[in-house]
Amino acid sequence: MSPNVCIVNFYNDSGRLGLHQDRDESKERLEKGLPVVSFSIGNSTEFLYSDVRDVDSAEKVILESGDVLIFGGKSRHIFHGVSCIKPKTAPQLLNDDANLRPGRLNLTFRQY
Ligand SMILES: O=C(O)CCC(=O)C(=O)O
Ligand SMILES: [Fe+2]
Repeated sequence: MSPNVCIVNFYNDSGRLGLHQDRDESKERLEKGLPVVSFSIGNSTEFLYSDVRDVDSAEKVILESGDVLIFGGKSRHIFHGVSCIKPKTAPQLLNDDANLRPGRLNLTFRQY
C-alpha cells in the first residue's frame, strides 16, 4: 500500500462521529480492501465498530494516544464511529510541552 491521502480529524472533549463506512476511495482500491490506517493522538476515545449500522449492538474498544488501528480486507467496510472522548486522558507532555489543546487528534492514511 502507498497512502496518498491523510484525513485529519480533531475532536474536542464533546466531539463524536456517527457510525459510517469509509467509501470515498476509488472503486479499485476499495475492492482490493486496501486498509485505512488510523493513528490516535491525545485524549482516549471509545471507538465503535460493527458489521451493521446499529450503535446498540456495536463492539467498543478504547483507543489511547499512540494507538494505531488498521482496518482492511474483509473489515474494510465495517461501520465505525467515535461515541465519546475521555477528557484529561492524554499523556501530560502532549498538553504541557506540545501544547495540544484538550481533545483528540486522529489521522487516517489511505490510498485513493
Ligand atoms: O477518529 C477516528 O478514530 C475515526 C475517524 C474516521 O472514521 C474517519 O475519518 O473516517
Ligand atoms: Fe471513518
